[in-house]
Amino acid sequence: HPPIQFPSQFLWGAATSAYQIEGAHDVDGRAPSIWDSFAKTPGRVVNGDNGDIACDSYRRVEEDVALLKQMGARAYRFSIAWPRVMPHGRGEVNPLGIAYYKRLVSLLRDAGIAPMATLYHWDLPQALHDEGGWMNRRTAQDFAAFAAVMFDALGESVPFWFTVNEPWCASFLSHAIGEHAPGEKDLNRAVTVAHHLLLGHGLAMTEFRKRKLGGQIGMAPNVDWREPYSQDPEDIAACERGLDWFNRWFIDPIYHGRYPAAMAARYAELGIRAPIEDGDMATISQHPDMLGINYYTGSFAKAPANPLPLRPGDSPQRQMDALRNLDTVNVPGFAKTHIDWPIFPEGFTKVLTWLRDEYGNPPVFITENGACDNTQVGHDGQVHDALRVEYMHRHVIALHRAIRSGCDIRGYMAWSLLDNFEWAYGYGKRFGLIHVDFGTQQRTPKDSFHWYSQLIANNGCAA
Ligand SMILES: CCOCCOc1ccc(-c2cn(C[C@@H]3NC[C@@H](O)[C@H]3O)nn2)cc1
Repeated sequence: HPPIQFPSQFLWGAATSAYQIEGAHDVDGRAPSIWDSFAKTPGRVVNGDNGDIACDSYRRVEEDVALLKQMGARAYRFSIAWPRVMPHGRGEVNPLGIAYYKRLVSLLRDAGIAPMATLYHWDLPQALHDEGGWMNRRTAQDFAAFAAVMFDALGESVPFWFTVNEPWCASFLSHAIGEHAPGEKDLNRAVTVAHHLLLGHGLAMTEFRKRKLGGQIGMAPNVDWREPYSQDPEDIAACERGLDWFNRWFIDPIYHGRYPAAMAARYAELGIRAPIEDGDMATISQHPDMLGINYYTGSFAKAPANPLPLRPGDSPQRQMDALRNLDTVNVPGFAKTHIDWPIFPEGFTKVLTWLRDEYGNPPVFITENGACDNTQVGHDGQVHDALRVEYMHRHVIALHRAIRSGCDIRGYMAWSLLDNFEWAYGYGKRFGLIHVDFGTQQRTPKDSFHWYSQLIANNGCAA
C-alpha cells in the first residue's frame, strides 16, 4: 500500500464542460449561447478562438468515454448545454439534445463510471440573454424549468448533480470585470446577476427535492485561498475581506441563508444591494447534499498603506478594489503554472479546513483542480508534462492532509480530461490530462494521464 492512501470509496475522476469540449455548435438543433456570441465578438478571446469545433466531443463521445475507462476513472463530471436541450431557453425541448446526454450517461454507466452532471457551466441560451439574461429574475425560474427537464430525463441515472459552476465567474468576472460572457462592466448588475444565479440554484434544488430522486445535489463555487501576509490585525482583516468577496459571497447564502454581513455593508456604502425578495434566502439555503470545490491557487493579502475609499461614482474596477481593500503580495518562492497562477498546495489544505470550520464540515467533492501546462507532443509521441504531474502530486498530498484533518472529502475531479477551450484564453492554455491536436482532433494521453491512472489503481501515491 502506498504511503498516501485514500478512503476506499474515494471517487477519482475528471471534469470538462459543454462549451469547452463539445463543438457541434449548430448541429442537431443546438442554438447559440452567450459564449457563442461573446467568442465571436472581436477582441474578446485570444486569437479569436471559439467553441464551434473545440474537441469535437459531441461526435466523439464513445472515444472520450473509452479514454476515461482506460484511465480507470470512477466518475466523470461534464456539463449539459442548456441551448442544446432548450434552444430558446424555455418551452420547447429538443429531443436530439436530450438523446445526446442520455447516450453519454448510458456509455458512462456501461463503463462503470459515475456520471456527475453540471447544469449551468456558463452557456446561457442567447435567446434568454436577449430578454435580460441573468439580470432578469425570470431567468432563475427558466433555469429551474431546464433543471426539471433534465431531472425527468436523467434523474434516475445520474447520481451527482451540480446546479451552477463557479457563480463568481458567471457574475463578477463576466458582468463587472468583463473578461467572460456577456462582457459587461457594471458592479451593480453583477450583484444582481449573482443573486439570480443563487436563486436559480435554490429553485433547481426545489425541483430536485420534489422528485425525491436518489442522487445528490449541490453547487460548485470557485474557492481560492487567501493568506494574511503577516499577523498584523490589519492584514488579517484585509484577508477576511478577500475571502468574503470571492468565497463567502456565494457559500454563506447557501449554508447560512444570508450574504456575509460586513461585505454586504460595504456594498451598501456604494448603494449596491442584492435584489432579495421575500423567501429568496430560504429557497437558496435549502440543505444541499454536497459542496463542489474548484481550487487552483492561493495568494497573500495585506492591508494597503492608503485604504481605497468606497465612492459610488467610481469605476467598477476601483469599486471592487475598494471593497476588497487589500494588496495581493507577490510572495517570492512560488513556482507558477503556464497561466501564471502560483502553485500553492498548502493553500488547498488550508481552504479545505477553512470550509470545514466555516460551514460545519459539509460533504465536499473537489469538482476542479489542475494545472495549465502547455507542453506539446514530443518526438517520441509522448507528452512529458512534468509540471502537471508535480502539481497534481503535491495537491493530492495536500488533499490527503485535509482528509486526515477531518474534512469530509468524497472525491476529486481533475480539471481537465482534455485540453479544451479555456474561455478568454482560447486554446493556448492547456489543462488536459490528454493532449488534443485541434487540427486533427488526435487525442494523446500525457504522462499525467498515466500517473493519475496509477494513482487511481492504487487509490493513493508516494509521499
Ligand atoms: C480578481 C480579479 O481576477 C481576474 C481574473 O479572475 C479569474 C478568476 C478565476 C478564473 C478561473 C478560471 N478557471 C478555470 C475554469 N474553471 C471552470 C472551468 O471551465 C475552467 O476552464 N477557474 N477559475 C479566471 C480568472
